[in-house]
Amino acid sequence: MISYSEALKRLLHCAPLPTTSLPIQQACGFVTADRITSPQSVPPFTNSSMDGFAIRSEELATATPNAPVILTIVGSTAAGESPANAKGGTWEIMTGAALPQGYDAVVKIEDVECVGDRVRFTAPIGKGENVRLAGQDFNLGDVVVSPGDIIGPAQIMALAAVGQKNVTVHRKPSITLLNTGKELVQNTDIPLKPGQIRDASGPYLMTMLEALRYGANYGGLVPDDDKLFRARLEDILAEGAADVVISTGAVSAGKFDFIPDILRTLGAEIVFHKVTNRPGKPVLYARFANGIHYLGLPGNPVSTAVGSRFFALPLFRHLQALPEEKPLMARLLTQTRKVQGLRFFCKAHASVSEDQSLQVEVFDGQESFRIKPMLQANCWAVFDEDRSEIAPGETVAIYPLMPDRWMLRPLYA
Ligand SMILES: Nc1nc2c(c(=O)[nH]1)N[C@H]1C(S)=C(S)[C@@H](COP(=O)(O)OP(=O)(O)OC[C@H]3O[C@@H](n4cnc5c(N)ncnc54)[C@H](O)[C@@H]3O)O[C@H]1N2
Ligand code: MOO
Repeated sequence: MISYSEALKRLLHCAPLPTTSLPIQQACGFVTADRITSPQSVPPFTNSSMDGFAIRSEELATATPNAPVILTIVGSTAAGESPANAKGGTWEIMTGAALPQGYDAVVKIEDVECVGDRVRFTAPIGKGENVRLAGQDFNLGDVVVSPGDIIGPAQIMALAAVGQKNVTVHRKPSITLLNTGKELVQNTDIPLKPGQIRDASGPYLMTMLEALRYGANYGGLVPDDDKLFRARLEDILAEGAADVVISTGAVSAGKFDFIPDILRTLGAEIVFHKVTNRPGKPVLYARFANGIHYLGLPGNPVSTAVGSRFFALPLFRHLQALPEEKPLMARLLTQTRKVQGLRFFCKAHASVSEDQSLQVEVFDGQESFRIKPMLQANCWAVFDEDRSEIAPGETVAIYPLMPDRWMLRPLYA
């Protein structure tokens, strides 16, 4: 049995997946591999931020309600029209229209009075007011995305604004999920016979991976039969589509826990089996000679949840060349007792206290078969191996139950 940190070191001792080029709108959730600089200025031209009248600010220096400055409208420009040249007077202008050269500010339409082709200005205006300068957002050559950035809607907005068509990203792992267990019943229309249970870990993993924009191919439910399992795994390996195979169940010490032996006979190297974790101790990680990763998660639902959160997701991050996730720290509210020597991953609820600091409540019912506390949880509180009693007030590491991919940077930067 090895420690979690040693297991993580071995798990992440592999190269990221190759890069690929994607149209920007298909790149949401991917990690950039290249630096992209702006090939143009944004805005591309100086323009108005308001509907109103372009003027020379110095001409309005003396304007008051009693002594207004009256200027003649000499032209009009709407968004999408070519920039015009100033001809003195004032120029009717719409939001987003190019500011004619020679004007330096725009007065909002609500602040003037129009009589025919004449406009009354009753107040001075600062130079540059209601004007958006060319390049004020992005200058030519400004960095838009850097290697390691997670592409979210904001990155796509920026890439679209600078006219970028494609982006080079790390491929996401292709994942195949297998469930094992002859006690499992997936069809909810079929009543359970004595000894049977519903498959909860399979739907959890499939939807969790979907929600995190990884997605997984479902490889099926295999009864506890080593020959059937071996045949199914051989098919998956032969198809060559999976970067990572994840299974649930059949990795502990029982008569039907056949996965380690089958992996060995198929030539995989068992990199680790059994980690000082609770729950999820019998977790197994193996690697095939062609680089395919195999993660054998224990079948108990919460062991599967911990295994996917603390082994599968770190592996996926690494395969996309992302750095290791860092926890947030929170003040513990509940006295917590644990087995010394095991790292304890607890269903917990983080909240903001009255003094605006992060606090965390660890729930009762931490056993790996107990799903109900997960319904109230929003995070995992993690206690190191060497602890046994942790008192309220201590600071503990917490990890969101479902890391929101768009929030990874602000949360863990
Ligand atoms: N002698 C030992 N027995 C066990 C050990 C051990 O070290 N020595 N470890 C225990 C721990 S800890 C865990 S966790 C489990 C892991 O067992 P397996 O990964 O081999 O999984 P199974 O035996 O197939 O299932 C365990 C448990 O979970 C239920 N299960 C399985 N799949 C699902 C599913 N898809 N949905 C819901 N529930 C599922 C299954 O019925 C069992 O109750 O081993 C302990 N034993
Ligand atoms: O590790 Mo097991 O998940 O304790 O039941």
